Amino acid sequence: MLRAIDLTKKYGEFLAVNGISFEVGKGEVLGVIGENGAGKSTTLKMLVGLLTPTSGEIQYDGRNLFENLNAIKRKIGYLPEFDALYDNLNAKEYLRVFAEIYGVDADTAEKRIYELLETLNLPVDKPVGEFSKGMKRKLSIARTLVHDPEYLIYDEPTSGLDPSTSMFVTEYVRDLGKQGKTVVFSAHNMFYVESACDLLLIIKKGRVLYFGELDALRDRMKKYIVSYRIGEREFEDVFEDVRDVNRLLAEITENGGEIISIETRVPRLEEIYFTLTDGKSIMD
Ligand SMILES: Nc1ncnc2c1ncn2[C@@H]1O[C@H](COP(=O)(O)OP(=O)(O)OP(=O)(O)O)[C@@H](O)[C@H]1O
Repeated sequence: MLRAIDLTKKYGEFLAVNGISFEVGKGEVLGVIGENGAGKSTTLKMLVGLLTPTSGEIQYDGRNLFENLNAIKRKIGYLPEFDALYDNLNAKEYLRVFAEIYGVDADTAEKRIYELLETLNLPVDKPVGEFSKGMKRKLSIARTLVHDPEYLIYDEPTSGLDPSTSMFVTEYVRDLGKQGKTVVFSAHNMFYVESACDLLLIIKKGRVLYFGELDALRDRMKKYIVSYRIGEREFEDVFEDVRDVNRLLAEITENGGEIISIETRVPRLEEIYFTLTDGKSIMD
């Protein structure tokens, strides 16, 4: 279980992260969304111990991150927003370097590296300098997994990738959750977030607009569309609250009207996000 409790981060006087709390359990995937500068990377860097919070606490399995930094870091695989790769190494050599840094024994490392390269469709012997952008991103993802960590913190894993590679990476991220890893990843493209995550954290200007289950949010934002006829005329009304639907149904019956259909529409995450852009938290 990863818990962030009332995290804040100031850069000088500027409050980049303002009281963010959430928790993610084993096998869960948390998608973090927010516009440019919302505080996603800052939050993720705090989660992996690269930035010290100004206040608040981060706990992994109940243990304070900064009081157990070295031990906890071994359980984390972090994918930064930008890849830092060595062009003259091939994929296998590159991954071996990191396996050694993490003290993975040679036989286990060799087996794991081949498995990772195979599942991520990467060549073993080609120099990284000749890799495409998508191949480089996938190699960076492989690097986060060489020491078989429990927690994966990915900053925009699909950034700059074409749609098919983005979808591949998204499905890979979702499968990591299914394998029992705890995953936190940020993204701009909400389609990919919607495809991969169970939990959602929406942040704006460093504050939480929503934290919770994606399905619960979609359910909360669903709309009812009532089509009806009174006399010769047809109408269509849209409601957010089922009580308003019931009120209308009573009115239609009173006026001798006829109900044509009642439909429920669950909005896409993108729509939900844009209805929340007034910046008011819906957590209160
Ligand atoms: N080292 C720094 N010094 C000062 N301000 C910073 C620093 N790093 C980030 N910021 C500011 O903090 C805010 C949050 O930045 P952050 O990179 O966390 O946002 P983000 O949500 O990841 O954005 P993006 O989607 O563009 O990557 C921004 O206003 C940014 O300018």
